[in-house]
Amino acid sequence: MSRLLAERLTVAAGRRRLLEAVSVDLAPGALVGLIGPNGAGKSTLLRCLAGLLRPDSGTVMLDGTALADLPPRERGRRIGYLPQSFHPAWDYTVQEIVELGASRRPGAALKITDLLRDHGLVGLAARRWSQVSGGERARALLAATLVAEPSVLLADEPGASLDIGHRIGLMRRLREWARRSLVVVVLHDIERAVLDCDRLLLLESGRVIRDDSAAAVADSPDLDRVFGVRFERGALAQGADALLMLERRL
Ligand SMILES: Nc1ncnc2c1ncn2[C@@H]1O[C@H](COP(=O)(O)OP(=O)(O)OP(=O)(O)O)[C@@H](O)[C@H]1O
Repeated sequence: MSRLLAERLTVAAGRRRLLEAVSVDLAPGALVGLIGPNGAGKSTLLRCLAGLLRPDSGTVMLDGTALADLPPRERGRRIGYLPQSFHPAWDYTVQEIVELGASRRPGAALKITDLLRDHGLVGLAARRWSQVSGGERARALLAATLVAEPSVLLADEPGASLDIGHRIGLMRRLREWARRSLVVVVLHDIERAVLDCDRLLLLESGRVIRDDSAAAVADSPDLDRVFGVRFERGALAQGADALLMLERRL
């Protein structure tokens, strides 16, 4: 069981604070979503949690050890980080990208065939990175991250380029993963965040202004204020996966 404990993280760029005294306590068993408007600090926080960005002050502890003290190899084995975009220097095939992911954990290569099948990537395995679509890349990157079975998975907008069917499939997979691993996902899709996450952290201007159950954050007027929109709250019909609005009521 992994636990990530971030205490009073502050990140500055010049005089601007990108994160301001952010504290979060994260553990497996709940899918955690990071939401907030553009520039709120979601990616910055995720990168601090992954140990990719050293905060100006504050600490991130993974199971009681400061991330900064963990050897990079061990950090890479335990933490899976899915970036918003990924541009390999060489034009690898999809299979090679997944193999690179597998190289982080001994024995993981044995699972590649099954994994490519599970993620619907068999037909794309031999295709070069420059020859697959944005959504196909996102699915390959998820597979390349999961193949090493990280105990912490930090994903930055993994569904951004996915169609609705694949996006729902992704969220199901993350929910399943969150049962045994610690999973934090940055989401712009508020409907999916509310429907699929157990806990939501709402960020605004570098601060976590709400950290609560998805239902409580969905009900909060802060959600409307922070995004500058008025959300209609409703329940999905039994058996439905997503909402399609047909007309605007005046
Ligand atoms: N290296 C940097 N130097 C200066 N400012 C930066 C740097 N990186 C990010 N920022 C700024 O920090 C703020 C937070 O950026 P961040 O990428 O964490 O936001 P975000 O919530 O993930 O946004 P988005 O939804 O647009 O992806 C933004 O205003 C951004 O312009």
